[in-house]
Amino acid sequence: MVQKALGGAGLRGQSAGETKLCTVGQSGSGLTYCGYDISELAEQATFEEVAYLLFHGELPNREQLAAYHDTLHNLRELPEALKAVLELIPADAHPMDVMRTGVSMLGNLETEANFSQQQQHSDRLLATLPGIICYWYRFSHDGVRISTQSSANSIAGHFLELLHGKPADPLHEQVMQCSLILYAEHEFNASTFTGRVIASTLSDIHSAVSGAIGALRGPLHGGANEAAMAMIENWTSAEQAETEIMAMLARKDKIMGFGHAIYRTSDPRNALIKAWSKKLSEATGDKHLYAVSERVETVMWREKELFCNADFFHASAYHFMNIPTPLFTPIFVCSRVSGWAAHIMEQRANNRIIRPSADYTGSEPRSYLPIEQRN
Ligand SMILES: CC(=O)SCCNC(=O)CCNC(=O)[C@H](O)C(C)(C)COP(=O)(O)OP(=O)(O)OC[C@H]1O[C@@H](n2cnc3c(N)ncnc32)[C@H](O)[C@@H]1OP(=O)(O)O
Ligand SMILES: O=C([O-])CC(=O)C(=O)O
Repeated sequence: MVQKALGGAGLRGQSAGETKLCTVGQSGSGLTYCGYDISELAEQATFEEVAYLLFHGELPNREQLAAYHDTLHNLRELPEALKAVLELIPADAHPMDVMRTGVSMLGNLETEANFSQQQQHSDRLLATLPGIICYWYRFSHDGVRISTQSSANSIAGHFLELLHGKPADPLHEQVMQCSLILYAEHEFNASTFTGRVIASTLSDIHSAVSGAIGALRGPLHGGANEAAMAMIENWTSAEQAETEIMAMLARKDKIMGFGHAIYRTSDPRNALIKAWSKKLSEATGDKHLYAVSERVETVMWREKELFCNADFFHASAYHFMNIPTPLFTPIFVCSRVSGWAAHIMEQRANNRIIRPSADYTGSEPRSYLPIEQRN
């Protein structure tokens, strides 16, 4: 007899395992990575410190962090065969498909033969993902074969330098550091859970990360930052935004970048990225995008008590940094790969294959009907 699913559709409210990596409080506070509050990390740490924390459970000291930077720096080069595959992918491909293919191809070239090398494979993914997306993007859009080395010490600066072909503006690098920290980890979200399910079969890390990328691609998850941008870029004033949002709500449209499966009143990452979006708006002389975004936030709360999740103000922040909209979700991948890899390692350390049950709602048992007797 199958037990009735607790918490209803979407496994909501059910614990599906243990983790030491992250807590997600429902009330809009309580997001911690290995015990550290997200605000402290976002305001004071670097993304490399956070990745190290997720992998080792402790923040690095000065020497450990310097050594980790060197490790990641030395892993940036892409294999020639991977570049050749990236050159075959058309310019109009979905960049998340490029990420998925890039990780899968890397797994063909540098297969994880056994789990003793899992940290090295995790670091390699962290170091190469910015190069994978930027190499493809610059080749397919500008016809340039870029070097995947850069002068930047940080992954944040490295991504921006590869994309724009020049060292990153210091303000932009700071914002990108914060963004990568905010996106790094979030407990048993859909993509991380996908990765853990794959890891639980004792599959390899490239398969688990490719699957996680597929889950993150959808607009109900990571794809919402791009979908939010596609919405707000149509509006040139706060008043127009309010009118359009009211019409969308009347039609019962989903408003991308709002709501959350766990948080009920706010997403603690929103205030942090929103503050950077405001600063960037002032720095770039933005005339309306920030005002449009703020008005959408006000109307959504007033009408539906729905709040911005991590994705909404990321849209305007990335736009102000001249990042093309289709690359928004791939940046999420460059960050979340740290959380995915940490979860894959945690799953392997205490593994049992993840295999829940289902409530059967189909036909009563019946006899097979030969095809000539069917209508
Ligand atoms: C980094 C991240 O992945 S954050 C999430 C990014 N995704 C988005 O921004 C997409 C838009 N948001 C959504 O689709 C949802 O809020 C999700 C997928 C994030 C969470 O889904 P759920 O857990 O099913 O939402 P929840 O149970 O809170 O929904 C309650 C009600 O609010 C509605 N609702 C929730 N979010 C929205 C929204 N963004 N716009 C309009 N209505 C919404 C739901 O349709 C539901 O209404 P119903 O009861 O009439 O069906
Ligand atoms: O936790 C979730 O369901 C989605 C989310 O915010 C994330 O993955 O960052």
